Amino acid sequence: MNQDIERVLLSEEEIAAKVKEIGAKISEDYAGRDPIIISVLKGSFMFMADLVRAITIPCTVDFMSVSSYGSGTSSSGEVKIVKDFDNSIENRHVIIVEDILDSGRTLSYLMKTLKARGAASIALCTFLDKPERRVVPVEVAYSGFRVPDSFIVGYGLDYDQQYRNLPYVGVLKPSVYGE
Ligand SMILES: O=P(O)(O)OC[C@H]1O[C@H](OP(=O)(O)OP(=O)(O)O)[C@H](O)[C@@H]1O
Ligand code: HPA
Ligand SMILES: [Mg+2]
Repeated sequence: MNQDIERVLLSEEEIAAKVKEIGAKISEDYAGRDPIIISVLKGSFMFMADLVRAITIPCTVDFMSVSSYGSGTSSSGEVKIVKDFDNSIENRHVIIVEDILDSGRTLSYLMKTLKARGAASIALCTFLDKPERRVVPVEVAYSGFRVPDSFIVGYGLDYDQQYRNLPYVGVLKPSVYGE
């Protein structure tokens, strides 16, 4: 295990089983609807790659990047699209894929903004949910695991751009970020 990890929350095996389960559910729910699966970079890249391989119906993929404006260590709550996805979502069924739902600001903003673009439907899919930190309510259609209010890294999630490559999800030692 990486020396900066306090404890492993989700093993590779647990993650793989859950991703298969979500992929099967999406395949069942969206059969015949050719959904567009949109990954919110960077955090969701690993979940996205595994998830789309677990989806067994025809679908297309796309990618977008957003940034939160930070003032010091806390986000002001403003979100901006830095890289938009390439395909039109008009009359299409859209699934937005995130690694973690924390304050809810990112997904709530995306939902509001993308609703104006004429999609037939928009559903949210998050790998992790940290409900104790929610500031804005968000309705999620597919959610992998609930996690405690600790700083989590691995399987796409970073601290200062590091640890995204860990194949498991773990709690980062507070000493790493100076506590
Ligand atoms: O619910 P929220 O409080 O909005 O937080 C969740 C968002 O924050 C993280 O992304 P971040 O902006 O750190 O960028 P990254 O995906 O590139 O790591 C995470 O990947 C989610 O996108
Ligand atoms: O716990 C977290 N870890 C990494 N990135 C995050 N973005 C929101 N919450 C987290
Ligand atoms: Mg992100």
